[in-house]
Amino acid sequence: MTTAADLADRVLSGDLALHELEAHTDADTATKARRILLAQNADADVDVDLSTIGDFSFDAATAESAIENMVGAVQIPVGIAGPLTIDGGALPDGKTHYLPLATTEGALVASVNRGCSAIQAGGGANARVLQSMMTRAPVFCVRDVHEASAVVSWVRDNEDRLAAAAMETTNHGELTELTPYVVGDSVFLRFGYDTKDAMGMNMATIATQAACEVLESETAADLIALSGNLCTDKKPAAINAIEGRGRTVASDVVLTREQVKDRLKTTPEAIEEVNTRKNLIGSAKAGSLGFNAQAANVVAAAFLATGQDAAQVVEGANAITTIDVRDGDLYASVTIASLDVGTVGGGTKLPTQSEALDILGVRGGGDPPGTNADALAELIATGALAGELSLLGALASSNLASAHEQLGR
Ligand SMILES: CC(C)(COP(=O)([O-])OP(=O)([O-])OC[C@H]1O[C@@H](n2cnc3c(N)ncnc32)[C@H](O)[C@@H]1OP(=O)([O-])[O-])[C@@H](O)C(=O)NCCC(=O)NCCSC(=O)C[C@@](C)(O)CC(=O)[O-]
Ligand SMILES: NC(=O)C1=CN([C@@H]2O[C@H](COP(=O)(O)OP(=O)(O)OC[C@H]3O[C@@H](n4cnc5c(N)ncnc54)[C@H](OP(=O)(O)O)[C@@H]3O)[C@@H](O)[C@H]2O)C=CC1
Repeated sequence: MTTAADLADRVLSGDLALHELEAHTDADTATKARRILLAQNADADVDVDLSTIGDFSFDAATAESAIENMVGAVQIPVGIAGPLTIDGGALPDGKTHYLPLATTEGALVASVNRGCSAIQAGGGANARVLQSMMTRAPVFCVRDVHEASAVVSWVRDNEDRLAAAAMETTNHGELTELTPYVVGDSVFLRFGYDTKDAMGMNMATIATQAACEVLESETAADLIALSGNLCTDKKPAAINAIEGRGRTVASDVVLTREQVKDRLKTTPEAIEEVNTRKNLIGSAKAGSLGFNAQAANVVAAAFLATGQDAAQVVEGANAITTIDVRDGDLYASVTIASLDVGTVGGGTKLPTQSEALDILGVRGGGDPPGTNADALAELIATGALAGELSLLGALASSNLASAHEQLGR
């Protein structure tokens, strides 16, 4: 029988490539062989003990579509914030939610938890998904602007042909928008899809490839890159903040002056002033795309817990927080322009991440399709609202440093 140690030796001697191990043994033994290899490869005076990374709770084979050259898993502590009730478009009426958050930042869960307690005191939040559209924007080369204009005209006249080609590749996805952009001899087509419960980046990419093949066969356009960065995936971009990407989702709440005092230890006016000077003026002066305090904290922690693509936190930070004092009470809202979430596919299939989705009752496909991912977006947006309320409250009452001294060190 081939042991993990034998396989590690074969890789070290150059007989096998790192990624070929699974062809010679089961997935768990392959991860062990790589850990042995790393220990043997370490400098003599360094003890590379990977026993904790190697002590993971699921079968390595279940992670095969999520990782290559696997050696194990890192563990991030998961906490919960709640209870939270939300009047959402996709969430069941009257249900009490607890939001799983995976983070290593002490005080973060406490902060969101406090925000949730304020929202609960206020009778719960409202939340709605306003748009659902995953985008992919290939770039084509043409001879000159005359040809660019001709290609755009062809696209306008043949959207149904492009849509038909794209739709042949998926049972769930629907092409809902197709917008051309021209820059000299470059033509970009921004394809927008309703990807239902999938975050949809693989789905949109595969569908767009099929549409590009039709365009190339019918016009002079030459596909240069299937992603031309106008999508825009995993980079800060104004187009996502303006046009939206993935889910565009908003959440809001009204708190009385007494609730603000009791839960956030400050006044509506003080929170409004912090929001105006920090989130609005400060962000404008900084040239920021995100006019919020810590939306990315909640998006990142929820993404890690529920198996979303962590790099897309970049887009999840495209959020605007508004605060208004209304007749002495506090109105607060968070609108996230581009929240890329799914409840099927990608990392959502991993066992621990699936369990986190179960906490929220949104694992897998929704009925009708799309409703589970909408519900997840509404939950994350409301978690972000809770985080904003608590942090703005802490800043207004000069409690940020002391909170982190107490909880985060
Ligand atoms: C830390 C608190 C919540 C204390 O807040 P507090 O009001 O002093 O504490 P409290 O003991 O009166 O408790 C109030 C509520 O907070 C929650 N709470 C309280 N303690 C815990 C705990 N241990 N575990 C879980 N929940 C906790 C809990 O809901 C509790 O209600 P209760 O259940 O007692 O009725 C508050 O001071 C706070 O939220 N501070 C802000 C901290 C924060 O938001 N940190 C986020 C990260 S900062 C960052 O990364 C981004 C930044 C700041 O750089 C971005 C920027 O530039 O703005
Ligand atoms: N390719 C790329 O350029 C990029 C890929 N990624 C990665 O893409 C992955 C996510 O892509 P994604 O397309 O979401 O996932 P998957 O590639 O895992 O595909 C999910 C598939 O699930 C099927 N499905 C079943 N039930 C449903 C339902 N209710 N709603 C929607 N789809 C359903 C769909 O099949 P069908 O289509 O047949 O209907 C869908 O295509 C992540 O791993 C991410 O890291 C991230 C960024 C870029």
